[in-house]
Amino acid sequence: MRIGLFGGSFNPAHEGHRLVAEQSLQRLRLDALWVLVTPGNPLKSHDDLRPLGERMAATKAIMAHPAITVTDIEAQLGFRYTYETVRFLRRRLFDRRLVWIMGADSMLHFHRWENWQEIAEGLPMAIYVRPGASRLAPTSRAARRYAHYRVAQEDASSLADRSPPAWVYLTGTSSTQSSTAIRNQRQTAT
Ligand SMILES: Nc1ncnc2c1ncn2[C@@H]1O[C@H](COP(=O)(O)OP(=O)(O)OP(=O)(O)O)[C@@H](O)[C@H]1O
Ligand SMILES: O=C(O)c1ccc[n+]([C@@H]2O[C@H](COP(=O)([O-])O)[C@@H](O)[C@H]2O)c1
Repeated sequence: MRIGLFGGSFNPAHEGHRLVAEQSLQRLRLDALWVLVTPGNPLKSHDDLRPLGERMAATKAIMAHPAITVTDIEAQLGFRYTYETVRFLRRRLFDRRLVWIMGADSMLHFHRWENWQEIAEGLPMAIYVRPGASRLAPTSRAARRYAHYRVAQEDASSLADRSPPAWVYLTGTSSTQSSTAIRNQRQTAT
């Protein structure tokens, strides 16, 4: 069984997230996709972070799909960093094929994540195109560090079966949506 892990703040969730989830399900030939709503990105300010329950509810509404599960497992387990989640799930689900999914903007800063190399070497990763970050993402520090392990997007359907490190950069339909823009619009409207 192939499971995609798509983590995020989802503050709030939007159609760009839905696009990444649907495209990943199809193109990576996943059986399931778990959307991990974080208690709080360790690299972002939490000043305007909406409560977890509110973010979970809105993410479930946007992500409604039979193969998608939205979960707050990281808060339940007291995890702050992604490497903790990946370490835990790899042990717990040792017989499944796990893939980490993120947008191209996350790839730019990935080398600042706690134990980022453990993540990259622990499970295959799929990076989805995002306007504004797409030109730079393939030249990011992480992309350069693991350049040798990049898989052509024509072979994305086999990514989950590959031994890490292995990563694919998925291009195609893109979305300009962002949670920041939605928060700003809401603030202007009130
Ligand atoms: N429009 C988009 N296209 C591709 N990936 C996206 C898009 N929006 C978000 N993502 C990815 O989804 C994941 C969760 O993103 P997040 O919840 O931080 O949304 P965001 O719109 O980037 O939020 P913010 O504007 O608050 O930074 C990240 O991996 C991010 O790269
Ligand atoms: O583990 C880290 O150091 C780390 C640093 C930055 C972001 N992350 C994770 O990256 C995912 C995307 O975060 P965000 O805020 O960009 O939606 C989410 O699952 C975060 O927990 C993780």
